[in-house]
Amino acid sequence: MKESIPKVEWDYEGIHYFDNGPLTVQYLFVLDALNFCFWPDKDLNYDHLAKGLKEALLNDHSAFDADRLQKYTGPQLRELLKWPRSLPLEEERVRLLHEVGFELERSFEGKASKLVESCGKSAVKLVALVTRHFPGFRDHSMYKGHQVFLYKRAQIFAADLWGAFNGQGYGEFNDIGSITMFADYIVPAVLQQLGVLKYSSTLANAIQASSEIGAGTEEEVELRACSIFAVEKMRELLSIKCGKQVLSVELDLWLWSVGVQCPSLQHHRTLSIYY
Ligand SMILES: Nc1nc2c(c(CN[C@H]3C=C[C@H](O)[C@@H]3O)cn2[C@@H]2O[C@H](COP(=O)(O)O)[C@@H](O)[C@H]2O)c(=O)[nH]1
Repeated sequence: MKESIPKVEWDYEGIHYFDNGPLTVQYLFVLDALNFCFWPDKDLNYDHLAKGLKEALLNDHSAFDADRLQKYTGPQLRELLKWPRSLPLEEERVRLLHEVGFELERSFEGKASKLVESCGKSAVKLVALVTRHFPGFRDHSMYKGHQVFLYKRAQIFAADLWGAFNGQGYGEFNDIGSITMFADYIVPAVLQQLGVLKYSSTLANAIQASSEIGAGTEEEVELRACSIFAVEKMRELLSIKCGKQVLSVELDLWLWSVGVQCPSLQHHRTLSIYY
């Protein structure tokens, strides 16, 4: 088991913008504001977003200035990403860009780097601050009468900083171990393939038939929450049985990279702005 979890390099595909400075932080914040739900367009995936935004920034270093973010239209966003047709949930994507620009300008001098600097090297504080200021990042649902928070995009922002800056500078967090996996639609499917998660027959049939699973339904919340629990358990077992200390962030990246390299992987389909 010890050898079977390879360390996956962050940006192993070389698709992200990086200049070791504040503009990289701005890039990652915009990226994670839009890092959700690509599947309705079968040709679109995360790589298009990461590469498209990188190209846009290389062509125009002010493309993600707070005032510019507040003005993008759907067609302009498509153009930025060089995507030939409407993006899934395009209106929401544009609304979220506006929200990011507006709140960065109002509270952080227009700079995501200021937001990160104000967290005193705490990923937990960063997640709290992002979700407090930017409602679009408040990934929550009601489950059997309880409000649950999974915070996929807020947490992945902290992890992306940590990965991109290699745990230094804007990516230095003393509590990166507190971040849980990012409950998306890829990792649960990988966990199911590995036999870590078992689906009920109703859920398995719905996924197989590519039926949509409603956002906020018990099935959807359970699938995501159980993925987080499973990764925490894996981490615990790796520590007890192999004496290996791994972070949930590292396990997540490994599981995710396995999943996206498997085109036949069937995942659940939920229209959501959260993941
Ligand atoms: N759990 C988890 N989910 C992740 C990521 C990432 C990208 N992280 C990259 C950043 C630097 C490294 O190079 C990482 O690889 C995207 N996603 C989610 O996957 C889905 C996209 O799927 P597809 O449509 O097939 O591209 C979608 O829900 C997207 O939000 C991750 O790391 N973990």
